[in-house]
Amino acid sequence: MYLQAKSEEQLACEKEWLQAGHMWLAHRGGFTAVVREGDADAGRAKVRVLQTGEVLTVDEDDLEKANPPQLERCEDIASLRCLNECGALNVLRSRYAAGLPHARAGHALLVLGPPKRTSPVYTEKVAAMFRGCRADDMPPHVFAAAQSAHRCMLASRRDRAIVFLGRSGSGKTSAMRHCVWYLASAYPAQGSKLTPERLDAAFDVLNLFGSCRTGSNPYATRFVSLASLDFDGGGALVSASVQTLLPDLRPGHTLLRALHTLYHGCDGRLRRELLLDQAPVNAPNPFISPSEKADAPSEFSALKEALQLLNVNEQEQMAVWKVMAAICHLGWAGAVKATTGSVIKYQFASAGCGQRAARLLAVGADDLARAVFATVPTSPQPNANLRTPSPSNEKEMSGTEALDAFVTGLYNETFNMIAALVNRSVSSSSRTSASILLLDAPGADNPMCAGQQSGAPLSKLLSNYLQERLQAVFHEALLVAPRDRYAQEGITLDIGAEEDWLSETVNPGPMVELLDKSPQNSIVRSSQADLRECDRRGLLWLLDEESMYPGSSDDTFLERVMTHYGAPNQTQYLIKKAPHARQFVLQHLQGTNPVLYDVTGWVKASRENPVTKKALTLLQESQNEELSRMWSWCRGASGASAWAGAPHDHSTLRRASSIRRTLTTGTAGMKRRSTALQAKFVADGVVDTLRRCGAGGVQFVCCLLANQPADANDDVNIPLLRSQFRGFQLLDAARLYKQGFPEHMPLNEFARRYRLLATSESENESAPQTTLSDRQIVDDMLLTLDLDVSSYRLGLTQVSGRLSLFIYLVS
Ligand SMILES: Nc1ncnc2c1ncn2[C@@H]1O[C@H](COP(=O)(O)OP(=O)(O)OP(=O)(O)O)[C@@H](O)[C@H]1O
Repeated sequence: MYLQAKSEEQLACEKEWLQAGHMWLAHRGGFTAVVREGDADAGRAKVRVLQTGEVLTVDEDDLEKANPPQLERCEDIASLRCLNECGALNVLRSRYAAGLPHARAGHALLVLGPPKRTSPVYTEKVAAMFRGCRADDMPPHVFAAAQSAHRCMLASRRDRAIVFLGRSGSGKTSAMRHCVWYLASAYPAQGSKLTPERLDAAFDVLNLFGSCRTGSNPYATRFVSLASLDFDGGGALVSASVQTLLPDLRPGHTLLRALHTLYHGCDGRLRRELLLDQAPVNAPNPFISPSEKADAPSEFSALKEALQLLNVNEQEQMAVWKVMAAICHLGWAGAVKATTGSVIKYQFASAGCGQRAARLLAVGADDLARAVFATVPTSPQPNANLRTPSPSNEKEMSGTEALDAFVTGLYNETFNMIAALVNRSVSSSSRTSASILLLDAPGADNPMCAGQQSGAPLSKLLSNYLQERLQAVFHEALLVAPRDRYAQEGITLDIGAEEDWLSETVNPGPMVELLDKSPQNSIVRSSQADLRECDRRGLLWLLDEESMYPGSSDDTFLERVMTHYGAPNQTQYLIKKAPHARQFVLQHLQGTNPVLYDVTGWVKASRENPVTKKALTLLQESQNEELSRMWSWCRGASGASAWAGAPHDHSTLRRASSIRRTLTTGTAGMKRRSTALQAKFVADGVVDTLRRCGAGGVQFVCCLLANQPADANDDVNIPLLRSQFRGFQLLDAARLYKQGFPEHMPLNEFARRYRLLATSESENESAPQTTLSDRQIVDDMLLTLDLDVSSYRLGLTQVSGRLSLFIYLVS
């Protein structure tokens, strides 16, 4: 390193320390500091445990060289002298204990969380220190990620993206919000309404309406959020927008925070206007939890204040409360079967509650009941095997399911409305030069980690699938693209024989294919006998097909999945049947997060219920002028939901409509009602958007859970951290960064920028410059500059080098 050259004394100390044989002994529970005492039998070694003095004989493979103590809290694990897993985890643990939750693994930023709300590392004072800094001038921090994205965006005039990865509850949403806050406060436009407070309010509102309480996170985000911060030519923030994709907000299945907050938080006149004072409070309501209501009043006032700050007026707020209160009343209303002769009919179990819901929505009680129950069968069902294919499975619907679907529709319309109001408030039609995109998706989730023994439902599979797709983007950007670039540039790395890890790097591709591989010939259903590789289609496609076939069930779906992917196929290491019926295990993220799934109800859940759509029609036809006006505005003429009505810059609109197009045209359009496949198409659209940021245009923030909510103390849970560290492939990324030449610059630009640094001798020498190629000029310059030859490589079109080289040149 040019700037951090060590003194002779330091080097001698390090050498002595290393020669003393300090090692880490890796084991299931973590790793322990030991000193090597000598060799034992083949492949075994004798070690002394530092803490206890005990002498053990252990496997050589379980030992990793320890780093000198000075490196214990280094900022980048790629700068470790002995780069190995125990060393890297030790750095993360030591930094976390010292109140430094951030670190780097080459180009990736790591944040050890979950973040504490009152953490001193996210204050205005800290933010001020990052403003205007260069990437190499900042310690690892989410503010640094935002700052360098801004700097690169401004220099290149191209969009940049920051992707937040991690398990549920690890702090992705929090980190994303810190980035937004930093950029809004560091680069405000003069006279702009886009203050950090307003943006904070926007995300508070979106997160409250789009999150639910789960075992892993009481504030778990249930939608994919693609936020865009748009800057003018001078780098000032002039507009913002948030695209909300794939919302998974079903009041009957998860405890949605907004319903909880409204019901337990509103009082006085508003409570009476929403008819909540007449509700049968002691009757069970599947949409509202009776517990943890103490914070609701303050949360509700904060929500109203945030809406006010976003210029959502009283009438608009009231319209939203009415729909939400109607959902609560429908929860009490319930559904019952009323059979007359051979005719089955469903109706509200409590007519009074149904009427209250209808009053709030300003529709007739009969109209409401018809909207909810009209498609439910009114006669006994025919034998399932004789049925013709029914794409909607309507015939199997019960009254409760219909009510569930309708309420889901109402809630999703409310969420779309909130997103539209937020966008109206934060977007402007100002001319923008480029944007920073921030992508936050529901985290990878494993209910078992939160102590739940039952298998995970379909919604968790979709979240885990999205994280697999994003991990594949990470793999491509940090492990594949650099090697492709070295190959194209004719650069070889000095990688020793024992370092053939590069070729062994696990690829997330097979798991992604197992889940979403498109069928070659879509409709033909293969018999088990002639099932060939080319007939294989991903699990999401199999689920979609199964949902359309007569006589299909969750069991037949799982059977088909296992026929395609279970033993004796090559993919059997990714999937295995669990001992219980209808259960299987997927080895997510390179086997680091094995998730047990239970397919009960999946075939039905994989199709959008047609009743869901009726909610919008009912809202648009409401007798309440405000309700019908708002939902007609929100949907817009093109059904663009959250985008209608908000002013947008041309490029923002283009990006948003490009994702929308991926979702509405071609196969995606035809599969619009397949909930499972929509996850694939959303992922395609998002990945495509990220690709448009170009090579190196996407930064990754890997959020790591330091411990589980159930862990007794605040210490780092090393096995948990290790599995996430492996899942992200951080050691590989750091190694490639350390051994490669990660920074690069086109030859002509290098020549132009640093020509002055080369001595005049080279310019006077031999032939005139004009006859030399850029490569020859740069070659001469590099020799003249007398740089350490191991710190750079001269490629065919670029100079590639270590970061230290470019820091040296700039300095
Ligand atoms: N509004 C809030 N109030 C209090 N705590 C919060 C709030 N939002 C998040 N948290 C806490 O911050 C931590 C990180 O949550 P965050 O939602 O940022 O994680 P995440 O990685 O985005 O999770 P998910 O993928 O489930 O959305 C969690 O412990 C969570 O309980």
